[in-house]
Amino acid sequence: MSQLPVVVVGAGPVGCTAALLLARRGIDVLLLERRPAPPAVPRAVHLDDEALRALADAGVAEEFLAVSRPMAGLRLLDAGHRVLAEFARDPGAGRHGWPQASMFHQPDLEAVLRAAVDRAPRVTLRAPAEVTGLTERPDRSVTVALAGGARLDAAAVLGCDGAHSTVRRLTGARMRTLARPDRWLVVDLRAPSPLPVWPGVHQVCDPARAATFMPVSGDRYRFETRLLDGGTAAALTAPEVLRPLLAPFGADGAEVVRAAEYVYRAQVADRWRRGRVLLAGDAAHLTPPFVGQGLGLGLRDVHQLAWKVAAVVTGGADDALLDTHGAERGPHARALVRMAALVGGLMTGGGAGAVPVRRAVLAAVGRVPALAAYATDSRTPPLRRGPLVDRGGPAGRRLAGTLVPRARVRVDGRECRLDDVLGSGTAVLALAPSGLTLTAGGRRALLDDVDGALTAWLGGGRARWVVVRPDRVVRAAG
Ligand SMILES: O=C(O)CCc1cccc(O)c1
Repeated sequence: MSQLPVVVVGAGPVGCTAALLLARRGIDVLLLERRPAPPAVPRAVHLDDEALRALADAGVAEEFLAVSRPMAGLRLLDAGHRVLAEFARDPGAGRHGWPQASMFHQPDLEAVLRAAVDRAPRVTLRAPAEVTGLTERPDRSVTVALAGGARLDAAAVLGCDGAHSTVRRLTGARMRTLARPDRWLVVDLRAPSPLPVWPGVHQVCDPARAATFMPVSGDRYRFETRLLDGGTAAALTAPEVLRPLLAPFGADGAEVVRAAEYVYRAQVADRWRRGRVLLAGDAAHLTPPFVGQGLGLGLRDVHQLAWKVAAVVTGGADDALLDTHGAERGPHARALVRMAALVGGLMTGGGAGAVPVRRAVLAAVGRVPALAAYATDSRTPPLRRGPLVDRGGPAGRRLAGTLVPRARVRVDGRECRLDDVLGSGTAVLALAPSGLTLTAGGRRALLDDVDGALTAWLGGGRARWVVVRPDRVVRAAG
């Protein structure tokens, strides 16, 4: 095994998760952070249950659930705040055993992850440490130059250093714009007593005053509104202007904790890898927030990358495995970023004439497969066909590239979730005459499918067997 650590640049949620995932695979990680302490600014507020699979594999799902709140879904309102449509999310146990959607205050998640990093013997956090150069060596390892002159050698480098990524710049990757940038005001609020609002995301579909309102967690709420031409954050946050905008949500008495202008960008990197330097999270993509997928995309990036990097740096796989990172994550990120921009435009764009169009489009959502899957079930698009995703045959087309449900199972009389018995390698689930079998880690076991969810899922995919990758993505089905 290589003695060199993997260097993860950026100790935000994506970088910390990457470090924990690698450490759990026995890899030493040096986590570098430019800032001496996490920034005290709230950012992401939403994660779906697919992204939670990554936090669970990093060992922090229960702690995340303790600081988050189940979210009821997305409600579209007209200018008069009448409900146009509602896309519900299961606040109980969805197909992965958790609420389908959760709201949280990002600093709470960062505290959970930093505490896990501090507990992880294989992870060393160095902050402040600023990367200034990356040089590939003949043996494919990477020399990382730090501000101040220090140099260190890494088996691989993961650039999880955010929107203004130094690693991206050093690899020569460029962001490609997929939709026009959009200026919004984002206001974080705290209310002295709980507000009587529906516990989901409210999207006001009024082109003249497009707005979003959502309970976050505890006493925290968020309000967002588009800055129209010439509008400024300062003008809109004047109490006499802001209060009437908050009043329909009962939030006019709330304390403004922070108000900032944000430019929502829809961008994806044109390359995700140079040698053993790989990009993930906001370093690789920026998305408008309308489907709440910014952080989820980043967590999925590192969930699908960590096992590949671990395999390559321990000599278990050829470097070519790393080609699949951008090949898989690029199309997935582009699909979701485009979907977010499209949904944002449909919900908030156009002029007065857009109102009937919006109603017609809403009625048609169910006929666009990717939108329908997202709207009704919060499922993100499957990974495209590639060396690790065999979408051949009817079952492969239905199931390969999607996540296997984290169903309730009983093995040897013990009830648990599927992930608890899948192990850290490739696994095969199959319907045999004796029942459902799992082959993982060289062991074959009979699974009792407690709720019948796995059998139903296989049946829905017309499959009798699936091969599941270490990141819980179905590799092949038949
Ligand atoms: O569709 C969902 O489940 C997420 C909706 C969402 C979450 C966070 C912000 C936002 O604008 C929409």
